[in-house]
Amino acid sequence: MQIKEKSTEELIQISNKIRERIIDVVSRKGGHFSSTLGAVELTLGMHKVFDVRKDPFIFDVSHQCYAHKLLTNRWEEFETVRQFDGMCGFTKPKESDADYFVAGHSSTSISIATGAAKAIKLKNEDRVPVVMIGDGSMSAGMVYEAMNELGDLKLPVVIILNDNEMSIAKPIGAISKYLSKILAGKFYQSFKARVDKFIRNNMPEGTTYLAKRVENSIKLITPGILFEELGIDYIGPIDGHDIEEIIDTLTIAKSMNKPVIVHARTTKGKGYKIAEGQHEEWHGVGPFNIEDGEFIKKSSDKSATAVYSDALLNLAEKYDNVVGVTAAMPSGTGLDKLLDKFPDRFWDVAIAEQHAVTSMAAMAKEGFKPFVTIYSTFLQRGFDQIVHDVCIMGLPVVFAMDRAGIVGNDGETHQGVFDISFLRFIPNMVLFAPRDNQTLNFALDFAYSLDKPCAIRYPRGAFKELDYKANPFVLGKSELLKDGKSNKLFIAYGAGVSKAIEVEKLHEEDIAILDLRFVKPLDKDMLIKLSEKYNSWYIFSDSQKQGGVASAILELLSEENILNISVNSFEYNDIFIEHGDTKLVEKSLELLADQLVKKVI
Ligand SMILES: Cc1ncc(C[n+]2csc(CCOP(=O)(O)OP(=O)(O)O)c2C)c(N)n1
Ligand SMILES: CC(=O)[C@@H](O)[C@H](O)COP(=O)(O)O
Ligand SMILES: [Mg+2]
Repeated sequence: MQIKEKSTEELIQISNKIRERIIDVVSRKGGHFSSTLGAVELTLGMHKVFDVRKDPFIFDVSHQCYAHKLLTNRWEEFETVRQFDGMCGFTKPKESDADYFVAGHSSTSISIATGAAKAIKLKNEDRVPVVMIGDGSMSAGMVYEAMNELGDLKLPVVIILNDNEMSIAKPIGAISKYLSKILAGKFYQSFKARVDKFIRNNMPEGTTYLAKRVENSIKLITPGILFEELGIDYIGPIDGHDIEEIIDTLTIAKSMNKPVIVHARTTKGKGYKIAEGQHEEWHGVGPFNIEDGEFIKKSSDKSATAVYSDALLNLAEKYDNVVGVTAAMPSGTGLDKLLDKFPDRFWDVAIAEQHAVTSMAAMAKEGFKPFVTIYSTFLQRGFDQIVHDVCIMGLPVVFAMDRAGIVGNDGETHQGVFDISFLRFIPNMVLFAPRDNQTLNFALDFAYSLDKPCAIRYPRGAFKELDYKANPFVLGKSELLKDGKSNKLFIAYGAGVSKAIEVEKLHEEDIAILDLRFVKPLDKDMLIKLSEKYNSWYIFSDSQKQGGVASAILELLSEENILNISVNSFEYNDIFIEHGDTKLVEKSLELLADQLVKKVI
């Protein structure tokens, strides 16, 4: 859509049309909702003042990018947002040249802009990176690493701080309080008013020394002083829904030819009354009824998250050294219940996975038993902290990795498929997994009793209910669920167990099934014993093949010089897995039970 020549009136009409389209499509298909509704005018401002064909448009997380997509030739295609084979819910350069960078994990935008600005300078080009970042995403360390350099280099970058005073949940921490204080403006204004009065009443014209001191103290509380001190000019706060004010401010910011933050106040959910304001449940939604905002419920099965949350609550009630942390995902991880019940022992540390890991390492050192509860995909951020601060120290921190496996509509950036690969090679780490709700309860008991770092994983949504009796975990011990009459053995890990059972039922042969339980340490005795009876092994796990479960088993077979076994992995291949309904994605990967059974035959 060409908007460069549009008047303010026309832009207001366009903003209404964009909102209608977002509300209509998301109400039927689901998707990220309130962030993008709140960012419509700011996005229009970006497109009016900057040139998307040459200036890098960088959206942090990019869950707020729907208006941008609609403005860049994707009006019709938007119907397919987050659907299998359809448009991605995040920015994706493969989808459009207007999408400068992939995003999905937060707080990368200012680093991207800084890199782009350096390149633009070296290439001597006339382009200016423009960033949109939310207040919640200002908590992560990367933002400050980037500003530290950007403010020093003074390269032209315009950063729009889209402040709706919300993360997914209520934002946490000192930075968030600082931003809110600026928005409220009360402290600044009342102080300034008092100082003005003092100068007027007490100082003769031209008074120098004292006047300067007073002036300096005003400067100290100027809004945005934090950014100014870092070398980044600050403008704001402005009304992030007033198109004219946005365009004027962005025009000035762009002309300044240095790093500038434009602080805009917005309302999350703007334009859909029921979602407007601080309503966590409207951040990301499934289909809903537009008239009354009722969500169309899909499944009533208890999610693995809810089972984990209840089990951890039980543990926390029993043992007062149990503590835990979430990084800005209280309801997503089920830690909200624990934050309510034990506010002194459970923390939301905001988007700060690295800090979450290291601070809990220190708590473990002090004798507490921390449960670091982070989605598999976001724990990637805390990798070095797991190696350096937890595992070298051998501290008994539990990593509870929610959203393991294919997560569905979020896609590539959010698939929880790498955790086994990136944790398995770390010395001291123990990796085990529940196969269903009951074993998830046992997994927590075992994790509590273990005096080493360990990680468990469980999927988005609900486990399948299984007929096998659940038993407590014993370190390094697997469980043979059934013997078989053929030469085949199914070895399954975590949610892979239900898949193996499903395939076995569809298969005409009677096949043995082993629930591996531990991928580190492996149950060496059991695997050696089974190698004497079965020589065709099939590995089931909803995780990456490279460095995964089959790799671990092959390493063992090779070490033991057992060379007569064929090992077939049904883990994920070496690709980034696209978004869409989980079943359809699995089908495209040929990993549905009826597809696997043919491969086994
Ligand atoms: C590293 C990382 N941790 C957690 C998340 C999950 N997450 C996505 S959006 C979001 C809130 C971001 O808040 P803000 O930037 O203020 O955007 P808003 O939704 O308010 O527009 C969170 C925690 C993420 N995407 N990346
Ligand atoms: C953008 C983002 O990272 C989150 O909003 C994420 O999409 C939440 O995923 P769940 O729906 O699995 O909690
Ligand atoms: Mg926000």
